Amino acid sequence: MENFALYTYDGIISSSFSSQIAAAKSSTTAAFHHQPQQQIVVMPPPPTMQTTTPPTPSSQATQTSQVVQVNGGGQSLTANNMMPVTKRNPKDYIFGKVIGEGSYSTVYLAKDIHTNREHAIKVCEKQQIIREKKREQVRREKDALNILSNSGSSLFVKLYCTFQDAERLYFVMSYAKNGDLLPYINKVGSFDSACTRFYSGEILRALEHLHDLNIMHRDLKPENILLDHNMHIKVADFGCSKILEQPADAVDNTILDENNPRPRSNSFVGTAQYVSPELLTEKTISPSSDLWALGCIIYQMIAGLPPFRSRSEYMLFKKILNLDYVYPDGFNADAKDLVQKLLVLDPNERLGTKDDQRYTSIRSHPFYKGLDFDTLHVTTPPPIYPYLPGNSEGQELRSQYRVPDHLEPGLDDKQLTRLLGLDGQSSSTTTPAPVPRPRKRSGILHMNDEEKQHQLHQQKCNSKWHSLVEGNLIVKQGLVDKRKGLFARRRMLMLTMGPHLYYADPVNMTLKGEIPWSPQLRVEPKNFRIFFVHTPNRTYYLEDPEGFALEWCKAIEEMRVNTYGVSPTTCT
Ligand SMILES: Nc1ncnc2c1ncn2[C@@H]1O[C@H](COP(=O)(O)OP(=O)(O)OP(=O)(O)O)[C@@H](O)[C@H]1O
Repeated sequence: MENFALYTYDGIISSSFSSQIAAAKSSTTAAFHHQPQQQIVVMPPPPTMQTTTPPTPSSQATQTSQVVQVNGGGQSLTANNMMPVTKRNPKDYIFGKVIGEGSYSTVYLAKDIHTNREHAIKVCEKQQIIREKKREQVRREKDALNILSNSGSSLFVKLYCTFQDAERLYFVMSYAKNGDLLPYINKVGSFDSACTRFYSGEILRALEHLHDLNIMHRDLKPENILLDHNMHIKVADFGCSKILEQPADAVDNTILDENNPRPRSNSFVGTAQYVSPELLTEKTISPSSDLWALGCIIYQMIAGLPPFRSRSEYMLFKKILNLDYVYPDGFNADAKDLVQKLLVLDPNERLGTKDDQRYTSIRSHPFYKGLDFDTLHVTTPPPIYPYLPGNSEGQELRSQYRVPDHLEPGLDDKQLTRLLGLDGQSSSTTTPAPVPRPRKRSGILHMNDEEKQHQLHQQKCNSKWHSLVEGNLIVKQGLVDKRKGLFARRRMLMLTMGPHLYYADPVNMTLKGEIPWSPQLRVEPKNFRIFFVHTPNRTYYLEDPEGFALEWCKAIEEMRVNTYGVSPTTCT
């Protein structure tokens, strides 16, 4: 067994605990309730202490790595601040569901049996770390998290303590209850300006703090921006981080050689889509790489997808080195200017790199006008709201269209039912804007089985779309623009019995996917052309160029009521 003395982990695992982990891995539900929080403070490891052999049960109390001080735990007290001290081991936690999988770790929700506090515990298999040569990565993560946890910033996942047993290493961290940023971007398609401003502002503050401490993250991306119970960010995953000893010396001013842009696919740290040109060419190590990643994230928040995309990693690297990306129509003009100033090939020319203190030139960019960076952490984050793309001048559709107040997100069930005319009353009582003349209703839902069979036979013989919908009877179909952020694709949308909502490529006549049905599926008309289909994991942003969004909503809602026999419910 390799010697893990380098990490100075502490703790013991019992065989029954191993089975607890195995059981927890297969568990799908968390049985925990949120408890009032108590203060826990991490002390840095005593410099002289090291483990030389993996601990055995009888050595539990003899090895110390990090000391966890528990407020009110009834244990012995430290001399300097009279706080009770407890050495932690796996028995101090009840392990719950798996909340994440890393490349060499599994992250569990766990509860401290002494404090009732929830934690995220990252469990790494030692054998795997050795096999995959990840020792350096684990050490980096621990070192960076230690520094950050002692720095008092709330913008990072906090490391409370670490310990180990014969097979595993354990990182006990603060639990970011609301997961990472990526599903939020994917769910709404893209963030509106207020949301982008707030979250990128918090990320900028985190970078200021990190870089002040001479730490580079080097793998900044939406998946590594976690969200706590108040929806404030906690930057995580410091496995690629680098602690610079002398920041000025460490910055190599050499610019990548444009005549020889030969990226080597395994030579960089970080994630391909967010990696900076200088990390690719390995010529520069500087905090400016994190500013490049910030530019990519701001772009993604607004456009819905990262700026550099390609199926092949080689092509992706070439695009990065050639600054080969585009701004879709509707991209906020100030944000575009900011992103352009961050996605600069020369790391020394990126906005912010010449600032003496903080990133004042980024803070004072017009995109952040009116944002008070210093009070962000005590500000209530804006609700995550989709960006409605506008014209090339960057005007948002919300201002172009007169969207009645009651059509804003959060439309309640009664309003929706009335609006769609499903309560038997006229929708005009709740819709001040003129209602488009409805098309003739298909009435398929109200047919008896024999009539449906006949209709199905007709479609089989006459509809070229029939072969794409798995033999289901099409109730309604039409061309829509299906958006992902600011990127739109024309699709044939088909509502069928089942129910199903298929979408197909109308040019190549291929099925592209299906909007998953469930009783929670909910429609939300935004105006005559735009409507949302909310599902638990994603909001589908659809636009009917002919202006029959209300018809679509009505048909989908009728199908839902017909299928599940329930009145509309809110999709959260
Ligand atoms: N403190 C935390 N609170 C809540 N969820 C967490 C926390 N830490 C990690 N997670 C979840 O666990 C997942 C895996 O985390 P981890 O850091 O092990 O892997 P990773 O980010 O994929 O790292 P790597 O790229 O090194 O494999 C994260 O994507 C996140 O969803």
